[in-house]
Amino acid sequence: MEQIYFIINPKAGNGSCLKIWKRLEPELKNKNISYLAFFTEYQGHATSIAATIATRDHEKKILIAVGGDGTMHEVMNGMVKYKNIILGFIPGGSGNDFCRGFQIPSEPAEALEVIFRLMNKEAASIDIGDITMQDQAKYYFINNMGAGFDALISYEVNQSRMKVLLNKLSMGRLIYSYFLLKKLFTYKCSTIDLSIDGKKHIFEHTWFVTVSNQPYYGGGMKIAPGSVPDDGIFDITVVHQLSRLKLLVVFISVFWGKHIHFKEVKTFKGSFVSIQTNSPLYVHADGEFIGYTPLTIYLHSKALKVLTRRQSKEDANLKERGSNDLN
Ligand SMILES: Nc1ncnc2c1ncn2[C@@H]1O[C@H](COP(=O)(O)OP(=O)(O)OP(=O)(O)O)[C@@H](O)[C@H]1O
Repeated sequence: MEQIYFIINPKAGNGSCLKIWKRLEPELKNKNISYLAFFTEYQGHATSIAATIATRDHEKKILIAVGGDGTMHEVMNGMVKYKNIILGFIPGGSGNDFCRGFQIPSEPAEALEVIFRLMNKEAASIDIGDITMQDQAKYYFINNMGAGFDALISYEVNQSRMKVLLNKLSMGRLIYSYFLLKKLFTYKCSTIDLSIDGKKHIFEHTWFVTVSNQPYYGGGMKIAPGSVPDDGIFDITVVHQLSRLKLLVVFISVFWGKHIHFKEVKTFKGSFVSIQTNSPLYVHADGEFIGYTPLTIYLHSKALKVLTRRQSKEDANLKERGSNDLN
């Protein structure tokens, strides 16, 4: 059996992640599972721990991130180049978009059970995106990335002390709405020069552009309803030429994925994207601030092995055919 490593962000979910880990650890001991656990001590630490584990030797390993989407993002960035690692996730944060998109239970004990079950099976191969910034720095994303208004909001949310307060009151999702309203009336839209697989598009008065590998972001918003994480293509969403008031209506409709029906919301598919702007825009990858535009994005098809309950399209088709054959 592969060696199992856990990387735990004790501060995720405003500290509730540490309590989650304390509840899960006895379960591992009961099952006689041998594991090594590492705790993050600062921002970015999960990336360096994951890279150290990945390069320790060439043995196959299972690396499980315990935390929020930010922890998953950091762990993935540390191990993504090493093919001997299978990635798993136990939710301990506040957003849980990775769970939604990859069909992982939001209850941590259930997520651990799923990991136990999946460990003996073939892990799913998932697409990932790499972002190259102007200074050639590289960041990978597994959920999505965004440039513009949405990245500014996620930057403000992550910096804010209100997140702690609202999470304590179990109203964490309200924080996005709070900053959206706060920034809505002062945000300056810009012209975005977008290139998708070599085809150029110019969008004026643009609020934001997102590139998605799975449908969910921002704590349950269905920004890219048709996105599939192993289909070799990204779903790109552009919101532009929208009045401030109408943006609010679009924002509400995103929770049901209905925003795509507005004429001001444009959707595309592609695997090589470049985003150029007339002034630098905030950029996030999996909800973590990474810098400013311009940038380029490249899709690596099925580049990451992940323990997830989601079936690939091919598996689902095979199963369907199999059950039909029986009739
Ligand atoms: N020991 C630590 N002290 C402070 N911050 C940390 C520590 N370890 C990790 N971090 C940072 O905590 C941030 C938040 O982590 P994460 O996103 O996993 O949790 P969350 O914000 O509660 O969940 P979500 O993103 O799902 O809403 C990340 O930017 C990460 O770099």
